Amino acid sequence: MQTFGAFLVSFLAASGLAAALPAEGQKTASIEVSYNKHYVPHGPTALFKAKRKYNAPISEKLHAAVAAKKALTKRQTGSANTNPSDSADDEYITNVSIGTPAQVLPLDFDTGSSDLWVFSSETPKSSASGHVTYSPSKSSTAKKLSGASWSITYGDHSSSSGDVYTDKVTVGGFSVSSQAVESATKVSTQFVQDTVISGLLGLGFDVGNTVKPRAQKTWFSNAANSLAQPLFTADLKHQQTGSYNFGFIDTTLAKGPIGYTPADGSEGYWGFTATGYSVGGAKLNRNSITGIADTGTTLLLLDDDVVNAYYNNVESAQYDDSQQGVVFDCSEDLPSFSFGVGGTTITIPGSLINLTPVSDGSSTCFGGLQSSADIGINIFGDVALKAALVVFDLGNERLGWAQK
Ligand SMILES: Cc1noc(C)c1CN(C)Cc1cc2n(n1)CCN(c1cc(N)ncn1)C2
Repeated sequence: MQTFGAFLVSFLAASGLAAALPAEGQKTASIEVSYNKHYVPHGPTALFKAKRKYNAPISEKLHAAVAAKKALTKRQTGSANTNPSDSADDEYITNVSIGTPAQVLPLDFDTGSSDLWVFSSETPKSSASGHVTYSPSKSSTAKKLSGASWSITYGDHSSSSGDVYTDKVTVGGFSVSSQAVESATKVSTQFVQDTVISGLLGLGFDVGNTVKPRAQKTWFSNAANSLAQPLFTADLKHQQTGSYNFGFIDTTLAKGPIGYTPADGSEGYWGFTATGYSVGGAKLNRNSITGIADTGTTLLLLDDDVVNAYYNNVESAQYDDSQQGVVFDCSEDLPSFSFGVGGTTITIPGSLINLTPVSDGSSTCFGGLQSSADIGINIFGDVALKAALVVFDLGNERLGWAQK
């Protein structure tokens, strides 16, 4: 008959926790345990479980208390379709309901920023022409956030700014009752001309929010603790409808396993490190790439040595100064580009790296992989994200990638 200590040692060895094994002859062992920081305890439920475990009588009132709690913590999820804005998959459009009665606006969901801002009744009429706008005065649940303002500039030097309301915001059927909605009183030309979107919904970390004097939480951050799981997934597709799912992972959207890797949210982005890369299905090298998973950037932007290693395999590829990027004959059969992450490999088919002809009818095409040299950060934008189901796991501060 094994002593408990002997059982524990053999269990630890069997479960690969040899590191916790005591040295020869020692009688102790230790093992780290973690707790679910998202679990919200409920007294009557704990009492109910103990009584049930030891077959103790359970009063009607205790049954009622447990049932009431269950009704309140109805497991919650959300699911929203997202569509490419144009034939080049430049950005993705997701409908969002704001206010009471609901005002539906097409927004660009952006894991690379942390502000929810919209074209509104406060946007100059000349700038708002052609855009769907949010009118807080027409929403019974809108409240002005007194004294608050915001101002944001993106990587492409587009920008917007304004004041702030709070209102009910619903995405894919899941509602946040008091979400900071940043109303634009000023927008740059790039946004004025881009009439297919009425603003952005930031899915980055709260630290990146620009509202002053007090930064506001993102919609997802406000939703996280009420969702079944504090995570969302992005399933972006080439010229097809994709989805953003909140609170659950639909693994049927992926072909391969999900590889998880730590996410660094300290700069507001979803930062991570790929362990290596390869071109055309070759074996992955061990040149790591640190960058961000960014749904708000169209392209895959990487270091020059990676970009050159890829385009050295493309006969007609050349840098075109007028296009400010690498172009090639549209007829090229482009090689795939693979990167390692979380123990799995994500392969971007060559077809996704042919973004679009440089102009209508041209036989010269613009590359979906370009240099990140003048940005200073590597960006796994939509060209990379389209090849995968990506899990943005706030609860575990990690990113999951699965081949599609
Ligand atoms: C048309 C078109 N073509 O490509 C885009 C984008 C547009 C939309 N159009 C130019 C307007 C515009 C500009 C931006 N967006 N939309 C989205 C947010 N931006 C980001 C986000 C982020 N995480 N990183 C960098 N910039 C800049």
